[in-house]
Amino acid sequence: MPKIPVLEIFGPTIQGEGSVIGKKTMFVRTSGCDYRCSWCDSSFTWDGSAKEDIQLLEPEDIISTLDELAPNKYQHVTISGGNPALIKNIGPLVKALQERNIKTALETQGSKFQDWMTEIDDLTISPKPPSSGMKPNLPILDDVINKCNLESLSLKVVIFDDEDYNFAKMIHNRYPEVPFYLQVGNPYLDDTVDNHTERLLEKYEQLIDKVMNDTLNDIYVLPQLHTLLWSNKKGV
Ligand SMILES: C[S@@+](CC[C@H](N)C(=O)[O-])C[C@H]1O[C@@H](n2cnc3c(N)ncnc32)[C@H](O)[C@@H]1O
Ligand SMILES: Nc1nc2[nH]cc(C(=O)O)c2c(=O)[nH]1
Ligand code: SF4
Ligand SMILES: [Mg+2]
Repeated sequence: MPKIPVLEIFGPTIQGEGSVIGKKTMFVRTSGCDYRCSWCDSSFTWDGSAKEDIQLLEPEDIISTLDELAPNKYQHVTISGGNPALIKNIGPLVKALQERNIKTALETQGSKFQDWMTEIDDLTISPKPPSSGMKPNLPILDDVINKCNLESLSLKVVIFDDEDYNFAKMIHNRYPEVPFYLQVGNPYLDDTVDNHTERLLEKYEQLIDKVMNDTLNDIYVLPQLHTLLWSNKKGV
């Protein structure tokens, strides 16, 4: 069985973002990304700084680690990265979790599709706005979104500035039937900033003000709940 490159397995914690915010979940974080976002809060997955920590694991190894970390204490696993959609063979892991009645979520940016993505229960696609320095290929994004199950899918755009906000509007207009989430950008990546909660809440309030005074109506506006609590600490 081909193995999966894993950088972190942690939890239980709460899903801090998007459509299932607050849900008790475990995380499996894969290594490698096809993007290089300027503000990536998980750059250790692709910048080489954690390459000694990459483990090549079989689905059963991953499930054993989850069970050791949280025996009988989880029913939901979030797969994030990096970009897990770079990896062809996550399907057997999703299947093995399904067989144990464990639901799955995926965090990805919409640049790649894999067949196993249709098996995910809570699928978040997060196209990258201009402040990231990335430029999503929209025909590819169309194709990825068309192949996903609408029932499980939501879109989430991170907002740092007005250009990002306009990008988010464009994305929402392009896929009006997909539940749409705005997420406050976190500029405090080294997790040592003073008063991170107050600072992030201030940014959240600014984003709320902007949305309340605008025509973007059928949307959700959220902070990253885990960063309000723990800043950009790893493994939570
Ligand atoms: C680390 S990424 C991994 C999954 C995938 N590569 C992606 O970007 O969707 C998980 C989520 O964190 C978001 N994110 C990354 N850095 C962030 C930051 N500084 N502030 C807010 N959200 C951030 C991404 O946009 C994505 O929605
Ligand atoms: N608690 C918590 N919630 C999250 N939601 C998305 C995350 C991610 O890094 O993909 C994340 C994370 O790293 N921690
Ligand atoms: S796509 Fe996701 S993991 Fe990759 S650099 Fe951007 S935020 Fe980080
Ligand atoms: Mg994170």
